[in-house]
Amino acid sequence: MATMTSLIGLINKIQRACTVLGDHGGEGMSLWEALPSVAVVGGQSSGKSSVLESVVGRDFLPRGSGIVTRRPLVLQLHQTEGGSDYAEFLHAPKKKFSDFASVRREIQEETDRITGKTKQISNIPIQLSIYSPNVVNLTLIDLPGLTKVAVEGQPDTIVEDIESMVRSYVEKPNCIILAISPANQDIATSDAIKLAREVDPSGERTFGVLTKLDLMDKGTNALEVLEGRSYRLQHPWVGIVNRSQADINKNVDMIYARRKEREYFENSPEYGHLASKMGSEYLAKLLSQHLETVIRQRIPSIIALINKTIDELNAELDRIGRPVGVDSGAQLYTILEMCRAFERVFKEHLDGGRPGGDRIYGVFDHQLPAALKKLPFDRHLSTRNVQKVVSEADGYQPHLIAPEQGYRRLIDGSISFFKGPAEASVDAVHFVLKELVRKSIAETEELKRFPSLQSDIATAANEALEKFRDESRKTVLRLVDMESSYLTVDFFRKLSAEPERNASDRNSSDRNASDKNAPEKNAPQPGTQNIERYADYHFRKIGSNVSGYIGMVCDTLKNSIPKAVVYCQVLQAKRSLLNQFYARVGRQEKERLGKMLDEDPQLMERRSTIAKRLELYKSARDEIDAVAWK
Ligand SMILES: Nc1nc2c(ncn2[C@@H]2O[C@H](COP(=O)(O)OP(=O)(O)OP(=O)(O)O)[C@@H](O)[C@H]2O)c(=O)[nH]1
Repeated sequence: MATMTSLIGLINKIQRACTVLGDHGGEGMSLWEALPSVAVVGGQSSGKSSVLESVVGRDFLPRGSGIVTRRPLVLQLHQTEGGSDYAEFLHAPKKKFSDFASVRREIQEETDRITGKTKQISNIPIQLSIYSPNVVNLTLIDLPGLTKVAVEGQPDTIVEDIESMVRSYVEKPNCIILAISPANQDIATSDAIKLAREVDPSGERTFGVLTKLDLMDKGTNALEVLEGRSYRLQHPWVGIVNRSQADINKNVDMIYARRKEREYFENSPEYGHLASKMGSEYLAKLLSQHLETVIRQRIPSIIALINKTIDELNAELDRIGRPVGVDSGAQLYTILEMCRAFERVFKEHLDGGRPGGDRIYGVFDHQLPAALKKLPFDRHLSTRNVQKVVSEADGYQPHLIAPEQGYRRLIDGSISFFKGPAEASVDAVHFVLKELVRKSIAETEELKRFPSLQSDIATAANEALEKFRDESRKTVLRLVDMESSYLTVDFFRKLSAEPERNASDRNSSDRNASDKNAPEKNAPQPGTQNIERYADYHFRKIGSNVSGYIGMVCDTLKNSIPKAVVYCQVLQAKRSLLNQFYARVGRQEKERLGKMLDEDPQLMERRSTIAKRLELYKSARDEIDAVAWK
């Protein structure tokens, strides 16, 4: 007996939890659907409410004309050792109702809360628990009465709506159908039996209940039905005598009514031989026992369903990410994990596992050479400009042999042009890296759930990139400056050792054509009349020499700028993009860490729903395990 109590109690508990989680049937196989339950069905005025109240031994259901029951009422009966009766609603958990008139009011109000005053129906159940020494452990679901016509103010579809709602309950294989039919009507016309026959043709989960035996015409009886000859079911029919309308009006006590019912059967000439198997008390016991048997049979499949659901929920949790611990250690750990995941993706971009890193090579291979080519050396080393610069450098005393100062000024001036392309390379690589950071953040799956952390990492990475850029810029400018600071003297020595060649054949400003080894022919000899021609040749030669030298510097820088940029920006980004961030996070207060891990509220809600479900399913499994093997 202890087992029976605990089994039904257990299912009650799981059912309540299902309702809290919004699981009351619906799409897919829910836990609710797997739980055996007893649904009460019958036509209007068949005596449904009376049967339920009589099983409970209490007056508590709303009465009135039209369709009073508009939401399923899940009635969980809990037998207590003693004490007075009380009721509790799941929607008002802390409130104990000991006055059953107020239970009735609450059912009415709660019905209206969902359906409004429109007389519509809703399939969201009201969950009511009644604790009493006078009940057996049993769960019954009261459904709207099957009706044939809509009344004033009800939508035309109400007849079908009710039928389909009732059907949605009774067609579930785990539903035990309590089919109520009045004895003063032909059983062949009973709405309850009609529906039961459809969904349970073999009659294995239908319990036939015949009410209003006392209202049958004199000289007739219901033995044909009660003995199972009119309509055969696997379970015996139970006859009931409820309170009449007059009794209800007189407020006849339910316990008294139960006694009267018992006496009715015991003293009945027709039903006396069936007396021990008639009446609402017997019905309650019969149902309770049956429910227990069914629950016991269903336990393996319930456990299987629970296990399957637990697996599914776990898989979903994995997909959306597990909840983060609340202590700062766990938070810090999560943040660092996320950072590492991001860094992995970022490195893959640079190293070629993912696209984008090749654009850095593009900067060195195309952008930098193209920019160098465009530098205005033609203008700077034109004969006129050379003459101007050299003359200015000479001052009042023109140079005697070679214009040392003039050379230096021309070279310095030319070299300073390299600063532009050098800085442009730094910036171009900076933007590639920045773009890769943006991409990597978007591609880091683990980070998707933490928008705040995403932007924190982006900010930190970009700050680091700025620093690397500054460093890189300084370095490349220094490379350029170094070229000015000390000239390669060998280059000029070699030049002066070369035989002269014809200056008029060549364009002195075309440094690409400055072939240091080609001998120059037909240089005008000083001392001839044509002084002007000599001067022109002289400056063109200087321009050509400088151009040759700058060409050499250009080749050097074309190679060394990429080295500096990669060293200062790319390698640093690979090695220490988030170093500053790590240091900062390590010093952060718990609250700030929590903020960094803020998630999308919808996701958090979904996770907490899953977590709650998971908890329910796990505890259900534990409890079933504990009870089932007793
Ligand atoms: N004499 C007598 N009257 C009964 C019996 N069962 C129900 N009644 C009366 O029949 C009427 C309808 O009973 P309810 O229990 O309200 O029937 P219901 O199926 O819940 O009705 P709706 O909720 O309106 O669909 C009430 O006046 C009851 O007093 C019975 O066994 N004997």
